[in-house]
Amino acid sequence: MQPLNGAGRERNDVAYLILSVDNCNTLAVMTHDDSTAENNERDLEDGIHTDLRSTMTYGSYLHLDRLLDAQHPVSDPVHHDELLFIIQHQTTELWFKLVIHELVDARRLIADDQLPLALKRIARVKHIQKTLTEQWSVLATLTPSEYVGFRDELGKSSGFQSWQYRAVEFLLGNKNAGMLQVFDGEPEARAQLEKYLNEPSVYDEFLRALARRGLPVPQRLLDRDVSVAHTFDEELLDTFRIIYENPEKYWQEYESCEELVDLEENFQFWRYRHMRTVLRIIGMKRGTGGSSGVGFLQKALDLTFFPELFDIRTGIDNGPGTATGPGTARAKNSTGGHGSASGCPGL
Ligand code: HEM
Ligand SMILES: N[C@@H](CC(=O)c1ccccc1NC=O)C(=O)O
Repeated sequence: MQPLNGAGRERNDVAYLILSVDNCNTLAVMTHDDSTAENNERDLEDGIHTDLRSTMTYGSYLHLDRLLDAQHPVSDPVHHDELLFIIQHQTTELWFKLVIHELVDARRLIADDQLPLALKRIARVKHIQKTLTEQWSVLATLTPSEYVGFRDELGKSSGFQSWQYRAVEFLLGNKNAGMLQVFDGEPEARAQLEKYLNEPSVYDEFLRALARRGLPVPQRLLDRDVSVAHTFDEELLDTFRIIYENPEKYWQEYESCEELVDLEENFQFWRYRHMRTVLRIIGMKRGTGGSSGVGFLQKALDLTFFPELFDIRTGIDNGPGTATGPGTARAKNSTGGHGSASGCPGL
């Protein structure tokens, strides 16, 4: 940074201003406190509250006593890396909690025809998803030999038993009643999951909202049994074609469709990073949850929440009215999914 102005004032001034321009021509304004610089220690300001004995504090508000007392390694003697393993899972579960909170509200807002506000909720979820996907790099510092140092102690426990993960899948539409039995021993989690199973997904509510806005949504989708997964519906392509050919006219609907595409993509990126992290840590070993391991996780990459929103893209051409009619690529190679859905290299 090149000082432009103010840097030449007396060193013992209480505070002085440095105006500078860095290499990117960004103007920076810095207040400079002399004593801080000289002692490398910041003085407490007079106004700072220090007697906090009978008031709410940072720690009491956040219940840090409980939060920070919830890490209990099971290895004995404690394996150094088990704390990483625990905290990686706990932070993920905390973010899942917020994702559920936001998705439930997004769904309510869609049902209440407040699409712009619903998109605000979804925008937050997308950022959480990115954080969660990036967080895999922390766990990837766990080497195979470090993990085997405590893996046996995990018994049959597995992320497969995360009810919050399953709740997110259900809210987005990947319903699977068979998952409930895993939670027979956790009645509260099971009840919450069963509730989400039997409620409309975000996609169900979105399709209903489109119908209320006069778009032609097949009646069978509006009346469908919402406790089972939505599967690809050819006729729904006609609905989305109207939106994608007239984005100006259907801007809110168009934007909403693209936000849902982002949600699904981000979800797949998380699944993909999980699968690759598992591969580098346990290779092709079976999972503690009883599955084949990586092969089982790979199959999840073929699951899709909003198949039509991906399929519609194949028929999009330059200019309105040029998208090919029913029976685009889907009809030709009808896979029931969108190929290797992750869009990630190596799959
Ligand atoms: C060393 C790290 C990890 C390994 C080796 C691992 C391995 C596995 C395996 C093999 C499965 C398949 C089920 C089974 O048989 O166990 C699985 C499922 C799962 N894991 Fe992990 N995992 C790891 C970390 C994590 C983390 C940090 C999370 C975050 C919560 C997580 C969440 C899940 C979820 C949600 C499933 C179910 C996925 C599905 O049903 O498609 N895992 N994991
Ligand atoms: N399924 C993992 C174990 C595992 O990762 C795990 C064990 C207990 C609690 C959460 C876990 N995370 C994800 O599956 C394995 O097979 O090694």
